Amino acid sequence: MIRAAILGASGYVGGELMRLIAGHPAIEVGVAFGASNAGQKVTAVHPHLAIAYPGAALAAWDPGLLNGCDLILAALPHGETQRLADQLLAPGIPFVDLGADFRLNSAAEFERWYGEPHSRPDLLETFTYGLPEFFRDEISHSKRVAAPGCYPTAASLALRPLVEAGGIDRQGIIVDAASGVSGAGRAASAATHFCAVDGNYRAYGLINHRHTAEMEMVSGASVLFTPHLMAASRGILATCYARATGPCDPLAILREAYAGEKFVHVGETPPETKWATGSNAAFLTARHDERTGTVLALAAIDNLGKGAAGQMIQCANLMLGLDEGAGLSNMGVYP
Ligand SMILES: NC(=O)C1=CN([C@@H]2O[C@H](COP(=O)(O)OP(=O)(O)OC[C@H]3O[C@@H](n4cnc5c(N)ncnc54)[C@H](OP(=O)(O)O)[C@@H]3O)[C@@H](O)[C@H]2O)C=CC1
Ligand SMILES: CC(=O)N[C@@H](CCC(=O)OP(=O)(O)O)C(=O)O
Repeated sequence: MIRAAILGASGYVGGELMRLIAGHPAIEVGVAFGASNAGQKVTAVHPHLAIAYPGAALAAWDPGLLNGCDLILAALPHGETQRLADQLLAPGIPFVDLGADFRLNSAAEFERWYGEPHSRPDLLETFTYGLPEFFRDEISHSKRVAAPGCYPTAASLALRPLVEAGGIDRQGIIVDAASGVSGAGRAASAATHFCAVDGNYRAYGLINHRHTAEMEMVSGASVLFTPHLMAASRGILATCYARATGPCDPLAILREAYAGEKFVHVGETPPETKWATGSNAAFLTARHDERTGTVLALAAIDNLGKGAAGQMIQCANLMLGLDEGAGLSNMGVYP
């Protein structure tokens, strides 16, 4: 078995990684690191994982514990992977990072969107962007992968094939996307408190949400992105609008682009977030409104699945030469 070290194991993504790995035929958890929860039992933080990890405990960070591990999966707050980079990368173990530290390919872009200088610009070019449907070969040959954020995964899956096919204008694309509250992580804040979310729906991060940069990098188009918070635990629904360049059939373009893709389903029906809950699936549809000259493309994923832990496992499978879908056969949980 391949032994995985998980950093951020006590977080929401870390818990989802451990849930998926419990059903993985070739990967097991070698060590699970926490920060403030180090020393606690895994079940104290993730009681739903008791059957798979009855006695396991969360370790405090110690790079020595990477000895004997064959894979590192990091789901840490932004900035932490930069800080730990030398310790994480020195052993040369295949590494999948879910923080934003190594997703963008320029230090200037990172500083523009994250408001602070990048402390390890020398490493940026050594990471591959971990969206397998677009960068499968690069990921397969990479030892360092930076997996995308949840919003960019949904928007990029909907938009990139349409841009590449020349069906939509590269300027002025609009992405409105809604996320479940687990996208904000485990710690509650005033904005994610039950009373702030229950029966409510709101936009946030107007004009300058940091995920805009990734959407533009992957789609090759300029994007106005507005995130929204929806009263659900999981899910992202991205609704994207673009100018059609002429007659085009966006549904046919998406169908062709994703033919043979295991995790992307293109259909007629407007996708729903719940179809993807607990899975690594992405559901897409698209239309061309000839009256207004607009192409509409929608994508639904689970922010913790294809938007986070599922995508990390998919990348790790590729990097390790395993079946790309290993451990990811769950369908969505519905209703
Ligand atoms: N939630 C989501 O849907 C998605 C999240 N991401 C990204 O993945 C990362 C993890 O997200 P999520 O699981 O939601 O976050 P959580 O806040 O739920 O978990 C954060 C984890 O990081 C640990 N941690 C906190 N501070 C430090 C530190 N200084 N050094 C080491 N470990 C630390 C925490 O440990 P402890 O609790 O023990 O203190 C916890 O295990 C973030 O970068 C997030 O932006 C990306 C895509 C989707
Ligand atoms: C609902 C919610 O708050 N979502 C988070 C994004 C999710 C995320 O994990 O951000 P990264 O992909 O950059 O790591 C936000 O908007 O900041």
